[in-house]
Amino acid sequence: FQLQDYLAALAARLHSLLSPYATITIDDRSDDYFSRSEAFFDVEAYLGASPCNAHARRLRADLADGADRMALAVDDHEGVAMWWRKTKALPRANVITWSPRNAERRSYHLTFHRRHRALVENAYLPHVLAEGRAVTVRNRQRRLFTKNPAADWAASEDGRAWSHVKLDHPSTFATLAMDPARKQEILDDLDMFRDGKDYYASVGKAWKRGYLLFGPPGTGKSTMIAAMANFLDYDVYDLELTAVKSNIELRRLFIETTGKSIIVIEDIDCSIDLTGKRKRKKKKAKTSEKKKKMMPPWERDDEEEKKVTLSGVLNFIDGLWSACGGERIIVFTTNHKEKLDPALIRRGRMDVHVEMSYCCFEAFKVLAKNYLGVEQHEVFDEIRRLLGEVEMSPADVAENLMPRSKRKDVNGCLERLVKALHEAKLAVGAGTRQSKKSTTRTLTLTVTRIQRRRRISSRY
Ligand SMILES: Nc1ncnc2c1ncn2[C@@H]1O[C@H](COP(=O)(O)OP(=O)(O)OP(=O)(O)O)[C@@H](O)[C@H]1O
Ligand SMILES: [Mg+2]
Repeated sequence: FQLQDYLAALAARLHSLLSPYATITIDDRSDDYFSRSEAFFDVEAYLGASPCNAHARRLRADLADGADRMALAVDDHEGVAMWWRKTKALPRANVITWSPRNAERRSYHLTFHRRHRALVENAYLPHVLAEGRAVTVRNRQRRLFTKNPAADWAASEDGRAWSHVKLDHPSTFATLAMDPARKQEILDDLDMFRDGKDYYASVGKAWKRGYLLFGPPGTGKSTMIAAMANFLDYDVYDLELTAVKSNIELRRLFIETTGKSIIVIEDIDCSIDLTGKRKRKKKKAKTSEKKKKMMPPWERDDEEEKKVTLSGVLNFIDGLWSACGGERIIVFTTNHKEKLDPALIRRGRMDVHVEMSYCCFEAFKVLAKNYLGVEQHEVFDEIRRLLGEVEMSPADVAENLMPRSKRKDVNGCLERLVKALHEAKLAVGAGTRQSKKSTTRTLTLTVTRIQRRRRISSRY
């Protein structure tokens, strides 16, 4: 095979020496393997190529507007002929990859006469890339990605790990009810991130940011993610960890995300037993040893390795941070921040911690304005007092404010909210008399948490 390769290379060289034409090749992935080549997709967008003509062996480029203009700029009388060709190639036999589909290399080849070389390199190609990028941006529609079943990865057209639908969520920061000062901080942070390419490069940090949104149910965590996507105009990747079978799958999923996106892992504490895994491993070890001996050797591979583990998640967040191109935000949401492993949420991994909490008066005002269109009302003072005393989630407040008929009955809605707040207050009053016994539980929880932290700090 080596001889064959060598001969082929020699023939190509000879041909290129004799032929008056030159060819530029643009591959779909760069040599570092992890990043997809942006240039390839820019060219694809420019040519307007779709998967159905990918099989055409020779593709006469439609150089109508852009290229002609370029040619005219140089020579008024003579158009420059250029040919675009698309190829798919399998790798050489000695390259080992973990998915045969993934190894396929797609390329565009641009052939032109040598005497136009300077024109092509200095004017035409930059023009194609810039136009292609502009087309992509113009066509950009925010998308919501979900994971494909792993079995489909090899079977589908390009073996994609994600499939998408149009993201069309009406939530914005204007309609999000929360403390206005905190909201402004988050907006500034996102703004700084979006325009921070040069800053991140200058301080030597990967262009990524981690957000941890925590708080009780119905306080607007998922709503905020949609607002962030709308504000930044980013895609959203919804990563359901329980559906990911192994660390390898997880890595593949991260690699296949694109720039300008928000990667979301909701309810991180529920979706995976991140903290308990190591503990249980020891206990299980003995029984699984026995079990393994009974198994035929080809089935004996370690089951633990097949699962998503905390260190797997950490590696791939950090791997994602450094390995793929930039402009990604990763968001974790949880109802129980205290259950999370400190290693997972330390600064650097999760840079911004946002507490979404029960409805405060400021948040109520936003909701009242959105739902009823009122900014002032005589019961506002009573509501302010009640919200200070009872904990009600913005979702519940919003539900109470929702008009029950087409006729907007502002007074009725506000009264309903006041009534609900009074009832909640009564329920809390009845509850406190029983809550004494929970103190001991809190103590033991704290102790185990300290122990866990020690164990973790020795590990990371
Ligand atoms: N802060 C908020 N501002 C505006 N609307 C809110 C807010 N919080 C909740 N809502 C309303 O309540 C509904 C539920 O909120 P959301 O799904 O964002 O809660 P969550 O914090 O993600 O809850 P969970 O922890 O159960 O996932 C939303 O559809 C939204 O209409
Ligand atoms: Mg949610």
